[in-house]
Amino acid sequence: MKILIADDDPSSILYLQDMLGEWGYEVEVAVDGNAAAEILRRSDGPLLAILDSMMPGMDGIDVCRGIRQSDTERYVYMIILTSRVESEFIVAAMNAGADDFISKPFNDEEMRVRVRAGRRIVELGEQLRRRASRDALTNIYNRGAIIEILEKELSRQGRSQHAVSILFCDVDNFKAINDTHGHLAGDEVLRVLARRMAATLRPYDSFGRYGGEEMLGVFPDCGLEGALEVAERMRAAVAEAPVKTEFGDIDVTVSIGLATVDKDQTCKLATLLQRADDALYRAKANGKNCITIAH
Ligand SMILES: Nc1nc2c(ncn2[C@@H]2O[C@H](COP(=O)(O)OP(=O)(O)OP(=O)(O)O)[C@@H](O)[C@H]2O)c(=O)[nH]1
Repeated sequence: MKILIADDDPSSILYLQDMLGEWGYEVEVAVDGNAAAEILRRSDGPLLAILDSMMPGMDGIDVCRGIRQSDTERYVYMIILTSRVESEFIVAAMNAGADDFISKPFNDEEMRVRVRAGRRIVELGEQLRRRASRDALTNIYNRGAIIEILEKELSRQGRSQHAVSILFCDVDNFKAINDTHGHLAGDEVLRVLARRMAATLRPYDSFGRYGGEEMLGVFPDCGLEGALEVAERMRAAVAEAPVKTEFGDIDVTVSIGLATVDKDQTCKLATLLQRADDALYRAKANGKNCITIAH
């Protein structure tokens, strides 16, 4: 786990850095409050920070206030390091959004347990965040999360001019699978298909459950040709072997509709989804277990 140390005193930084390193933490350093705030706002920034209360520019309390007022999605746990122990100061720090404080000079063991307490909160927060974005049955993104990813990707696409492709995928004859083998077998089929298809993706692609037996893939920086390759890998990964369930082996296939926004085009989210859905409809009409491209 990564921890930010923000302090303008090099010897304090060095001391803390060594100690945290020994305890197994990765450390990032900021020498003033502005740099600290910038690092904490980064989407991959540390989620635990030890902030000196006195720093040039923004002090530790200003950093806490700034972070709590910003719309960062992740919870950052902030510990104020201070030589001021009067209640008014502590109240002001915690009112500004600090989670904890440690008085200077600090006791190493106290630092260790307070950092550990912070780590527990951060890990819980990350667990909650992850659960909120995952589909409980298949563990791929849920509908809200995959749509949010697509929205972000489309706005990035509009700004930076690269292609984006999406894929709608629907299990073929799924009602018959449920009717023949039971709903629990149908659930197992969905779980296995999601796993097989997700395993074929590139690291920066996203895949989520749009609803029922329909799944949505989002492929950034990916034109039609690339998307077709990914889609074919996904289709083949499903069809290559039956799904083994305790209710018997079940042959399954999927139909796929693809739609692309080229780099010199823009497309609204609803329109793009509709285009992929129309393509999927044609894939079903063409006999299923195939891929169709949107007009
Ligand atoms: N087991 C299980 N079934 C589900 C779930 N969500 C939706 N279904 C079922 O999926 C089936 C979808 O059936 P249809 O929309 O008729 O589609 P289909 O039989 O796959 O037919 P085609 O799409 O034309 O190939 C319905 O019977 C739903 O009850 C789920 O989470 N688990």
